[in-house]
Amino acid sequence: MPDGSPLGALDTHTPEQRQQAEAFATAVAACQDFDCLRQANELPRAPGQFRFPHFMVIGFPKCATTSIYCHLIQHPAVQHPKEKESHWLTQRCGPRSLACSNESQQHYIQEILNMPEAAAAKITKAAFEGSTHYVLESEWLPQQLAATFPWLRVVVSLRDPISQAIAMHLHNVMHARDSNCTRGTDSIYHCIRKALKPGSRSHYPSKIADWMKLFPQQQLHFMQYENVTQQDSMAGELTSLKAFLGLDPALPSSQLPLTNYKHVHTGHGPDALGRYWVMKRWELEHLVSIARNNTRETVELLRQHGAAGQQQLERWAAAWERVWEDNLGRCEEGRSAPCKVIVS
Ligand SMILES: Nc1ncnc2c1ncn2[C@@H]1O[C@H](COP(=O)(O)OS(=O)(=O)O)[C@@H](OP(=O)(O)O)[C@H]1O
Repeated sequence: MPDGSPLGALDTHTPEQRQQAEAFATAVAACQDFDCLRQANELPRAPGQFRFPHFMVIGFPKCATTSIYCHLIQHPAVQHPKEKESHWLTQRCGPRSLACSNESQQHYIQEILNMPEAAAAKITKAAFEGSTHYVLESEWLPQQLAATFPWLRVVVSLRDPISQAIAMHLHNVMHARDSNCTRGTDSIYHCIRKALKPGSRSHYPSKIADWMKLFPQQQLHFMQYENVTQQDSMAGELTSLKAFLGLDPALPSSQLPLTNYKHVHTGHGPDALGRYWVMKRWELEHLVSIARNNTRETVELLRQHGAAGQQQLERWAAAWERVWEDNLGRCEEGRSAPCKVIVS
């Protein structure tokens, strides 16, 4: 795909393809609501055009979604949304349905998905948005999205669930939210245990199962945080992401940016927000046993959905196992001895 002007993708088209491109772009660009988009997207497209919107990055929170977003918006065939983390569909179109007002739908199309720029490029750029809490609304959002934008491709990133829950906890503390679980104790154990419970925000199986029911394998892509953030596996993980999205995998680079990076940069001493968290050995062991069970379920779901081959799934589980073993290796002797827990 040519990477110069936005319309480069149409340069080599035959007259019929140009006509088709024009008709598709005109129909999509005229849409102010979701019904119109659904109908317009049924029209034939010319090569190089994408359905609108083409994809969404839906979570999980604290799994490098901002870096993934920043990588993707540098791609010449990706349409920069006007806002990251709009959470428009869950906060403005709810509760529990995509029955947004006409005004809301129009705002979403124009102001979040950035229709004006997508239309100027004749929909040769893949429009998307990234809202990391979407994945958590698994009871109703996948069903609504699959009905509204049945072509949509969905990207999910997963991180060792203990690290993800800790990073989320840190985020909440920094935003003065949800810190009740540490009241009366120094340990974050209770917060993390709560987050890992079935149905809670870091219990991946209860969230991803519903997305898997509604979106077939070709439309749902899972990334592993530990894989995409490691130098030696980053390029491969980014290549599969862009191949899944139908984008030139060589662009914009094979490097994931480092955005929204907190766990090393908070400089309030080693025990303060960040570097490591202190837990008792039995607490950490308990969390690891819960995370291990959750991981077994997650990997089984990924296997059933055809998201990855057996070897890849074994590597996936092993990467998280290494994080837990490293942390357990930093515990002092004794059941209640302190462990220095570092997130992945
Ligand atoms: N390239 C790279 N390498 C290593 N780690 C990275 C990278 N990019 C993002 N991150 C880490 O991802 C965490 C932020 O994730 P999100 O952007 O999804 O967070 S958010 O939910 O949108 O707030 C956040 O983790 P914590 O620092 O533990 O909070 C970032 O440090």
